[in-house]
Amino acid sequence: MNAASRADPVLRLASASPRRRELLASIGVTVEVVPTDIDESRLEEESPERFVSRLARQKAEAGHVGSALPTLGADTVVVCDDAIFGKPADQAHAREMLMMLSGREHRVLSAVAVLGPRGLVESRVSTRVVMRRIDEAEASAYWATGEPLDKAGGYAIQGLASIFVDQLVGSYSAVVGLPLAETAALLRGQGVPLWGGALADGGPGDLPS
Ligand SMILES: Cc1cn([C@H]2C[C@H](O)[C@@H](COP(=O)(O)OP(=O)(O)OP(=O)(O)O)O2)c(=O)[nH]c1=O
Repeated sequence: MNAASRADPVLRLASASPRRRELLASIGVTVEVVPTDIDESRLEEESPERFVSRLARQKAEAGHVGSALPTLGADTVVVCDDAIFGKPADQAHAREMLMMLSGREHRVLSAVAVLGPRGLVESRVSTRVVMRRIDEAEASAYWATGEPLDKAGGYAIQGLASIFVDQLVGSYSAVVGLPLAETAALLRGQGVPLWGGALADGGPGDLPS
């Protein structure tokens, strides 16, 4: 087939994350990718919840400039005790985070915001993840794979780190980067068709006016 057979984008994705693009593709949403470059530092006394929500909204707003399409922004962090784990700065940082996560439970917070005809709407999901004990040799071998580098908390549940995961309660897709049930509801409320156009009405995700 030719270019005409390719689906036209129905959403602008304000994210450089290939995971988010793939997750959206998995529910039949074709995107145009416009990564943003916002300041991702945490404000003083800002809770992890407020932090991820603010970043998701700011990414959507920054990415929406000049767009005729609704725009989605998202943010994902790992929360362990009261600490927020973002992407590892280096091997020592990645190892430190993994050792903190070893043999215990943590939370993954994922926020998604969509800016469209109904304004800026947002959802946030907290998922509980329990990891088995991870030893130093595994942490070194894991770093050497390159996988931890661009992942919050320095691990990818969808990848090699799946062998560390004992339990998950919540949204698997949210841990990977986008809570899909919540995202679908926001998108439908903004008139974005899902499933390649097969699900095109406002549906249960429609927002009250
Ligand atoms: C915990 C976890 C995170 N991640 C990823 C999802 C996100 O891409 C990344 C968290 O960083 P984010 O800052 O949320 O996203 P990003 O920098 O990749 O992309 P952008 O800011 O442009 O939207 O970690 C996984 O892929 N698997 C996991 O198990």
